[in-house]
Amino acid sequence: MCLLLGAPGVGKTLLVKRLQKLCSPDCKGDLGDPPSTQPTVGTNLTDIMAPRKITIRELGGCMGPIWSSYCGNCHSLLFMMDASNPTQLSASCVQLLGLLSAQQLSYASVLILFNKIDLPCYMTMEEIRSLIRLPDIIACAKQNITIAEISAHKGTGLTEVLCWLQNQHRSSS
Ligand SMILES: Nc1nc2c(ncn2[C@@H]2O[C@H](COP(=O)(O)OP(=O)(O)OP(=O)(O)O)[C@@H](O)[C@H]2O)c(=O)[nH]1
Ligand SMILES: [Mg+2]
Repeated sequence: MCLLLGAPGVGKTLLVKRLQKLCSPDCKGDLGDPPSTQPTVGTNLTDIMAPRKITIRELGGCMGPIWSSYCGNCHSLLFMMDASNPTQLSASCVQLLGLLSAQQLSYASVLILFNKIDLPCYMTMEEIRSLIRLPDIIACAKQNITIAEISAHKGTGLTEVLCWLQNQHRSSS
């Protein structure tokens, strides 16, 4: 089970839909136009056939205060931030630090996704690194942390996300 967390509207549901499409036989490298999404109220379970089944549990951003009650039995965590939204960054960072210090996630592998890099105002990796002191976060965390810049809208970086999920699934099964 892979947990997908992040503040409201960062793009979690779109990511899952795009990964599902990427793995579908009719995709053939063309993701097509992005589908519409609705805010997730509660939790959203999706199976991705990659080709083995990977189950992703998205928790709506509005459920932030009770995310921790879903952290048991989680071997991998996708944590998404919106790279085009500087005002949300510090709150997201606090949520990330809370998750990284949670006992139940001590052994989880973590992929931090900076989404929406298709938007003209997005913050570069260098800017984010210094704004939230990312190297310190990675150095202090117990978990193995990977970083990726993506656009769920355009499809940029989604193959790398899929590879990461496949690797985690392989090592946890
Ligand atoms: N430009 C751009 N828009 C995106 C991207 N990813 C998601 N969006 C848009 O952002 C909005 C919110 O996306 P969702 O996937 O519903 O966000 P969410 O994180 O699931 O939100 P909650 O379920 O409320 O927690 C939608 O209008 C998406 O189309 C992206 O990479 N680029
Ligand atoms: Mg959602």
